[in-house]
Amino acid sequence: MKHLAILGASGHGKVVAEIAELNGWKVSFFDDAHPNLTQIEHWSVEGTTQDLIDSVSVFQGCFIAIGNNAIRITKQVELSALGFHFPVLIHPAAIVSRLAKLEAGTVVMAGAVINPFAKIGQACIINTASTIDHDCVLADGVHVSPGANLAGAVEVGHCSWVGIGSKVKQCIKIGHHVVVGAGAAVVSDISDHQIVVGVPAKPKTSKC
Ligand SMILES: CC(=O)SCCNC(=O)CCNC(=O)[C@H](O)C(C)(C)COP(=O)(O)OP(=O)(O)OC[C@H]1O[C@@H](n2cnc3c(N)ncnc32)[C@H](O)[C@@H]1OP(=O)(O)O
Repeated sequence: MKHLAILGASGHGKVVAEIAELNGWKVSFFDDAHPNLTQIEHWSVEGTTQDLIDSVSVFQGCFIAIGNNAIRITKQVELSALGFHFPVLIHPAAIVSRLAKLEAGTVVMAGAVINPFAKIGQACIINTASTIDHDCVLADGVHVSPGANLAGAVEVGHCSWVGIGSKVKQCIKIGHHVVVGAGAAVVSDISDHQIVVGVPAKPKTSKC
């Protein structure tokens, strides 16, 4: 059986592990909290990042299950350079067009829908029941949270986080390192490093 190392023994890691198992992988967890952390649910945590690096030849695949977008993509780049292979993991109950393109280290969770000609970069999280419509382009390290909906031809920049239940109108451009707050409705472009909330979404101020 092919063997996947998952770095990040967290709630997100548990969901990733189940999807991996549904796709025929045997999983082993690693986390820098080891040896204080040796168990996550019924899975054992076998070592730290360094222990994982030392056992590169054992694993046919590796996956970074860390929610922080910048850390996730940074670790994937580092471990790729050391020879680790990053699969795409798709829950069997997700619907992914054969005409969509997904890059290494991206996970698609249950109930998500990805429509034709969407392009999803490396180390993205397409979370539970979110939808990515036709021609969307997501850069590396993007997280689309549960229940968020991207209409057609939306662009999302590097390491941006689209919050739970938010909606993004067609053809909108969301910059790099943006946070779209939970429940927001994005109807105009958002520049880099903004945090936006509300309906319609506006930059977050201390008073919002
Ligand atoms: C499987 C999973 O769990 S995946 C995880 C999914 N989670 C998400 O998508 C969460 C997305 N994150 C959010 O929406 C966050 O609230 C953020 C990033 C927008 C803001 O976070 P913080 O900066 O910590 O804001 P904080 O909680 O301190 O709230 C500051 C103010 O903004 C308001 N606020 C926070 N989030 C929102 C929002 N989404 N919409 C409207 N107002 C908001 C708060 O009510 C508060 O208002 P107040 O000052 O009048 O009391």
